Parts: sequence; structure tokens; C-alpha cells
Amino acid sequence: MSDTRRKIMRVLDGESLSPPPLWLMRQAGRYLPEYRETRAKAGSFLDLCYTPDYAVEVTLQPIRRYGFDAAILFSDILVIPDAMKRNVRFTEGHGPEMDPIDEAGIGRLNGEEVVAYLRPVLETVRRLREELPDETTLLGFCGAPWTIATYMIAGHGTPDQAPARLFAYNYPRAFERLLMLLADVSSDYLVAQIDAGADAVQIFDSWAGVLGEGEFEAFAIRPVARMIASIKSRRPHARIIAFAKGAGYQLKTYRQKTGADAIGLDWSVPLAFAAELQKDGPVQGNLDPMRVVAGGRALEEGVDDILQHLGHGPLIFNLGHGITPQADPDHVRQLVERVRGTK
Ligand SMILES: Cc1c2[nH]c(c1CCC(=O)O)Cc1[nH]c(c(CCC(=O)O)c1C)Cc1[nH]c(c(CCC(=O)O)c1C)Cc1[nH]c(c(C)c1CCC(=O)O)C2
Repeated sequence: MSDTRRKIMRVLDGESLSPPPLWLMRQAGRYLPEYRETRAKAGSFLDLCYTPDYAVEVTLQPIRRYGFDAAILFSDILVIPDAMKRNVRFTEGHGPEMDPIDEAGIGRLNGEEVVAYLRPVLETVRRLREELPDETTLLGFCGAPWTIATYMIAGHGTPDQAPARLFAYNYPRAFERLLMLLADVSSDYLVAQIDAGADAVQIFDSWAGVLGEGEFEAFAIRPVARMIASIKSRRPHARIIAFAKGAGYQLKTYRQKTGADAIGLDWSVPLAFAAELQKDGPVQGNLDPMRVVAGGRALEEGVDDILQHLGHGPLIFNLGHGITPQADPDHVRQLVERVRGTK
């Protein structure tokens, strides 16, 4: 009976499938002309996220084109600070911005209305489960508390998250309160996504790699462990992928201590070490997105290397980070055919 289950769910339960199922981080995005068209109609980026008609449409676009094994809900990790009234803006050419928060502001924060504010996103999840092909896994997601906190403190993206690292040393109690509050609202939000029809969820800790050893334990591992314990206590069937970008050799303890079912790997993780990690459970990754931009031999060799090292264990094929706007949609097709061995 097990073969009728969605492939990515089978891998998340420890099965090894050949060829491995695949999806790509940021598979809905600006590299696709049909995304750019819907994006222009929607107006602002947040309008796109909060209008189920548009969000459903852009989520489905890469599924129609490539038949990926998973669709990932179209939204953004920064809808959480937006729901906490931090005035999030996405302005052309600037990246995300919001009002920076200070110690007093953290004292005033509360997470009470977050899930209610995000109802349109949950409506998108419900509609997606109705419209997706039966074999396609639907993934929900959110940002990890540390990564969300970095944007809330600086008010924008930075290359090394120095403002949040400094804030954590100067105001340890306020920082701890912020992380725990984010962990709790994010857990409620992921439970709501699962209840709306998400098969599994991914937690993105895109900035885990800038933390020192003790801070990695305190800011990356602990809040995510709290989230996973909270979600699994309420929804024991929930399957959770945790992606701690840049965590390198700490990924072994990261999986053990957070309780994640699968761990995402960025492209800097050596494949021999990735194979070691795979002995403890499923892994997801880890092609360099620049190989998709390059195409040709660089793309083929990157795919083949991953399949050779990780293709015999539980693997969800993916990139090591999001696909970039300059990727050629034909190269994405070549990637899919190479992974599936259909060409
Ligand atoms: C850090 C982070 C963000 N958002 C996200 C992360 C974690 C993953 C990572 O590290 O990339 C996660 C994210 N963002 C988006 C998705 C949608 C689902 C998918 O993967 O297809 C997901 C899962 C859409 C998006 N989120 C954003 C876009 C581009 C905006 C546009 O279309 O105008 C998309 C498609 C905007 C965004 N959102 C964010 C930034 C820094 C930016 C600007 C950079 C950029 O423009 O690429 C915050």
C-alpha cells in the first residue's frame, strides 16, 4: 500500500526512492515569465501573498511546467513580522524592509492576532490541496525564530546580521523573549497550515551560518527544538524539514537536538559528510543554484555528483538555496530530466 503515498512523504518517513523526488526552493519566482505576469497584476509583493487567487496561481505555475513532486505554498517568511505590525515593505530593488524593533518594542509585542491575520494564507493552503494533483506533496513553511529576529532587529537584510548578533549580547533577556515569542506564534502558524492541508512543513533558518558555537545552540537549535516539540505534541503525524543554511558540521547535532525529520543542506556541505548525515535520516539538497544559471556540463555534473553520493539513501533532491531570477527556465527542465533520468 505504501507506494500510493506521496513520494516526498515516503522519503520523510525514511524510504529511499530511485530516482529521488524533487522540488526547488523558490521554484515559484521571477525566473518564470508567468510569475512575472501574475506579480505585475497583483501590485505589491504582499498583495500577491495575501490574495489567495494569485498565490494559488503562482504556486501551481512551476508544478504545471515541470511536475515537481512538491508544491511549496507561495508566501514569505516575513509575513510573521508583518502580522506583528512591524510594517513590512518590499520595495523594488531594496529587498525587504520593516520598522526596526528595540528592547521596549519587544516588551510590547504580542503574538495573539498573528494566526487570524494570516487567514488568507491558510485559505491559499486549503485551495491548493484541492487543486493540486493527488501525487503532489504540499509543503507549508515559515522562517526560524533567529532568521526572523535578524530582520526585525535590523529592519532590513544585512550581509552578516551584525545588528542582531550585537543586540543579543547587549539585551539578552529581550532577545530571548523575542525568540520564544516567535517560536510560539510560528508553531501555531505551522499547525494551522497542517490543519488547512499542508502535508509537511519546512522551517527556514537562512542565517544560521553567522552564529558562533554557543549562539548556534541558543538561537538556532533551542527555538527550533521548541517549535518541533510543540507541533509534534499537537499533530503527531506532522513531518518537518529544517534548513539551517551554513550550519556545516553542526548539522549532525542539529538534527538530533531539534528532532527534525529531515534536514536541508546548502551546497557548501561536502557530499561525503552529507552521506554520513543521511545515515541518521533523510536529507534534502544541495545543488549550487549557480549551476542552474550556468546550465550545460556544470549542471549535469552537479546533479550526477549528488545522485552518486546520496541517491541510494533517503534523499529529496533540491537546490542548496533558492533559485535565482537569472536562471533559465530551460535549464530547470534539464535539471528535472537529469534527476529523473528521463533524458
Ligand atoms: C530569507 C527569506 C525571505 N523569504 C524566504 C526566505 C528563506 C529562504 C531564503 O533564505 O531564501 C522564503 C520564501 N520566499 C518566497 C517563498 C515562496 C515559495 C517558494 O519557495 O517558491 C519562500 C519559501 C517568495 C519570495 N520572496 C521574495 C520574492 C521576490 C519578490 C518579488 O517577486 O518581487 C519571492 C518570489 C522576496 C524576499 N523575501 C525575503 C527576501 C530577502 C526577499 C528579497 C530577495 C529577493 O527579491 O529575492 C525573505
